[in-house]
Amino acid sequence: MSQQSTTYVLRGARPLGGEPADVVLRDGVVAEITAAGAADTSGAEVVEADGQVLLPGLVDLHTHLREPGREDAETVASGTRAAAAGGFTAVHAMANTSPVADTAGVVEQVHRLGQEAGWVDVHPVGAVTVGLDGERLAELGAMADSAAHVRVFSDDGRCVADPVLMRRALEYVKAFDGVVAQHAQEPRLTEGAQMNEGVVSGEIGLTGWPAVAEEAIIARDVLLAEHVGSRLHVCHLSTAGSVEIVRWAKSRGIDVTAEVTPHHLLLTDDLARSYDPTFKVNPPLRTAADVEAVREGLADGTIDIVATDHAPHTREDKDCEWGAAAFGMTGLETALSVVQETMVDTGRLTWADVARVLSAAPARIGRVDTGPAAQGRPVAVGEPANLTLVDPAARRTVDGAAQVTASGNTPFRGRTLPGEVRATFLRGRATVLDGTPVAVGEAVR
Ligand SMILES: NC(=O)N[C@@H](CC(=O)O)C(=O)O
Ligand SMILES: [Zn+2]
Ligand SMILES: [Zn+2]
Repeated sequence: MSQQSTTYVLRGARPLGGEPADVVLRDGVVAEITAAGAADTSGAEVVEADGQVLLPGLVDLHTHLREPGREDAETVASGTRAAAAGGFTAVHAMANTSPVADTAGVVEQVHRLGQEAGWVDVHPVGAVTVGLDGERLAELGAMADSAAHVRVFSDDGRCVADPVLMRRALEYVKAFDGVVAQHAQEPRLTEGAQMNEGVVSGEIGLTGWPAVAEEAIIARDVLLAEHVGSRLHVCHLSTAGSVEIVRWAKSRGIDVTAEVTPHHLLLTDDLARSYDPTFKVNPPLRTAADVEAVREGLADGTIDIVATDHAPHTREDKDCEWGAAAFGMTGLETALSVVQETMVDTGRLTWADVARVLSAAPARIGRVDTGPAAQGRPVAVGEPANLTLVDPAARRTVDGAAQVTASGNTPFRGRTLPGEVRATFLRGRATVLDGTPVAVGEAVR
């Protein structure tokens, strides 16, 4: 934090969409909240926030930053700058880098790169198994005890398919209140799979990825979590059946949480008819009935959070025929807009709910301390000023080339979406102002 930090007055902001207020940020914390127009602005930088919703800084439990190893697709610096532009103040960086984040050394490196970049807090995810090979447990304890304080462990990109290894991982993470985040994909049932198995895959002749390949692993894992009394998180849940299984598990008191991605809240497998590999992702885009089920699951609390699964890929890895293209799509800069479009503007979630599913709950699952504002109540004096201002009345057309991320593989290109992040503050320091990331030189230290 800077010694001589700027004081900001967010004038006329609406905390969690409530009544307008002036919110004063000073020395890293929320210093004052007054009636709109009443704050003393002398010596302060005024941010005109009339009509804008003030949210706690967003927390992503599932981001791929690609560093180390694939800096041509994204770096910690470029990915976290994109995160700040999307309203995030913290991201969890997935372990499927090269080398894999399966040692204390690698997670500490990623953590340090995050601090040096200064855009958001970077919380590295540790691999469950050495090299993501699914054979031996990685050094989970050493990663937990490291300077990176890892609490989330995942082989994401791959499924921990061996039930004995999964059981051991669940048992092991209990010692430090960790969680295993599972990429639920039964490998044998998805060999060669290219898209959702259903009517569309049959018509266009691409190998299908059946819903049961996801549901069978989730069913197994909630039972394993119950058996060993541990904490399970389900990554990017995508089918109606998965929602039902998680609903059942929660009703039984099993300690399971689940995430849905923005793209699974909005898009369907019909898009594969274009053979545009931008729409190729794991798990695949599903049917309209699945989209309806995940929206309902998010609205009723069965699904705890929205996580981006931001998966940047280079042009070479994406601009090829469908079968050869990499799985994955970017999402950090569009997540809040997609949630507004699918859940807020449809009346299924309030802005307070958005604060819960995109900040408080992911922070709790990842055991990240983001201050009380992330606990889902309106901003209060004395809290660390991790905040996001969004203009819900704005509309913008997504342009891949204009995004901050180093990769252009957004599935929302050409779509007009509601909402725009106008400003983001990390411990009182602006990382985004006027809808634009603030120069890095100013952002650091
Ligand atoms: N989601 C994807 O399609 N791809 C992710 C891996 C993953 O999240 O499974 C990636 O790392 O590219
Ligand atoms: Zn995954
Ligand atoms: Zn992922």
